[in-house]
Amino acid sequence: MTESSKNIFVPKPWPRKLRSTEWFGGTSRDHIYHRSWMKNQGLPADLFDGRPVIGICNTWSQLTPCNAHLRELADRVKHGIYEAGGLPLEFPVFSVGESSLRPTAMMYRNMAAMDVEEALRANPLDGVVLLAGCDKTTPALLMGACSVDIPAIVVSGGPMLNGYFRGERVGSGTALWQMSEDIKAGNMTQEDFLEAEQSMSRSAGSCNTMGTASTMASMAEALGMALSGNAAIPAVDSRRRVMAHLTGRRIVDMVKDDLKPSDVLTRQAFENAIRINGAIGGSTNAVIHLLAIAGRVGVDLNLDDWDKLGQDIATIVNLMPSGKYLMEEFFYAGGLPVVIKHLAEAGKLHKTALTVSGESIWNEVKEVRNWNEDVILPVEKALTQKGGIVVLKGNLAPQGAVLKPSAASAHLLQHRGRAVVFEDIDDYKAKINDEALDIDEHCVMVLKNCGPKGYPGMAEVGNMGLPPKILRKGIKDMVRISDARMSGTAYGTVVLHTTPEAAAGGPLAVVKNGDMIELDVERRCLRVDITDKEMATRLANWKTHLEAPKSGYIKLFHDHVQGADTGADFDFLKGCRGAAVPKDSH
Ligand SMILES: CC(C)(O)[C@@H](O)C(=O)O
Repeated sequence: MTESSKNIFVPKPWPRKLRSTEWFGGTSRDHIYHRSWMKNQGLPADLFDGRPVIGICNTWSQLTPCNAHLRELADRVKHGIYEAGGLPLEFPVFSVGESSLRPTAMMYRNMAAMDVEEALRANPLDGVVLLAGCDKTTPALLMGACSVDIPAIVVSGGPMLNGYFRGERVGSGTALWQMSEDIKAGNMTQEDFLEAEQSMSRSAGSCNTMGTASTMASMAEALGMALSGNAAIPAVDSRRRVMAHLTGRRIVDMVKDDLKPSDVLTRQAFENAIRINGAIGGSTNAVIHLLAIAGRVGVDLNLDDWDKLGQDIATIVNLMPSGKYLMEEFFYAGGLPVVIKHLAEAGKLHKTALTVSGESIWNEVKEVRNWNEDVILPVEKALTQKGGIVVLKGNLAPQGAVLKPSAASAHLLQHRGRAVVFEDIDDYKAKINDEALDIDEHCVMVLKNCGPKGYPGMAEVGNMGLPPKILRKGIKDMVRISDARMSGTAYGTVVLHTTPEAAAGGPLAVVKNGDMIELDVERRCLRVDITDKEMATRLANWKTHLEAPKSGYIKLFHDHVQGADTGADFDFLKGCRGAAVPKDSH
């Protein structure tokens, strides 16, 4: 990849007056007011001498199991901040927990981002450490920080240790989807399933697969927003604590240099991240989150960029759901720096992209080695040579839909089949186990009304399970199409994020049982075989059966959420609103 422009960052002179001195740096009534209350925490007076005040933005919550260990990690960050001469102040933000939140954690990502943005701007903070883990916490924190643009750095909670059930690796999420299909096919008993449950989550941390949590930790590192090596260290490994400690030290210098998200998150950084996502077989959720982050930092990135940049990227990380290993093995093999080095050497990365370390991404990885070539594969043994996210277009998805080739079945990538339509998730649940359902393995399952407005929130239901009568034949995959997302831990020939979504009157809304649907991944085509005239007539007669929410956050969400093709952010949250110090409070 050619280097069109070099990232030249010029650090600001130090010492200088920071924004926190507006609160703490003086002798007026208001300065004393701000300081004196803080001192109830036992903070010595000299901590308010103009040194960098660093927020530790913590998504700790027992309702977010993947982040339940972040209090301890925050303490390690504090050690580093104090050591480097800063004042750490930890604060909580809304914690978006994937495994418990209903209707879906995605409905709360933008709310959390708003929480982060307002907390950063309204408080006496000069920089922030973003403590994230579970899927949505990473993008939410980055989105909020980008809209304020004070120095910010991510430290992830890290993945869980490998799970094992009867000698076999149990991957978070991936095993759950597999086993529940095995039950429907009659290949596993309910008792065994319950026994397997005990082995699924055996330590603190987020999903041990290359699900969305590990993908987004990898994206933070790929974008240059975390220290090199951050993504893969297991949550309980002592080196995770070291990473937190070093991150604490680093943010203080970032504040002194005034190294901001907008310095790191250039178009080049996003291009690198998209390519790295293809190489790791990362979650389709990254598409939405990176588009949303780009929107906050003012980088012009669109859905087609995902296709263009990912086309020639081989998936070399042999992790579930695309491959066979788990994050623990990825870490032992050398982790993300090895993947970055490989892509850079292949000429597929912008080597000069700046990272939060102050170094280029290439300088961070040039000395690393691959310690296990069965986990990080040589390119000739890649899981797929074309691993980047595919963007499909056609009369069924005028603004695009996505598919993850590394998790799909090669024989289904070109397919024509009869549509079996589910009007919404309740319709799907009511019909899927019915032996009389008119469906066979050549059909295309179509699920409507699961997009941002439709579900609401765009739930991870796109990898809808197959009908038991088909599973019993030993068939494990069928083409499925929806406006939903899917878990990063899921797999299958699943077309997702169809835009415009059904609830917004997209063409998906008017697909009928029996229509013929064509998927051609090579040609990037997704079509329903009806004439333009028929499509226009159906759309003109379409009316939603969904009721619009009348009040509360759900109404705000419904009225302002944008399509998946632009990142599903709120229309009024796009962009950076800066870090100007607001009026005083008294
Ligand atoms: C909860 C999960 C399994 O993390 C999922 O949301 C994902 O996308 O990976």
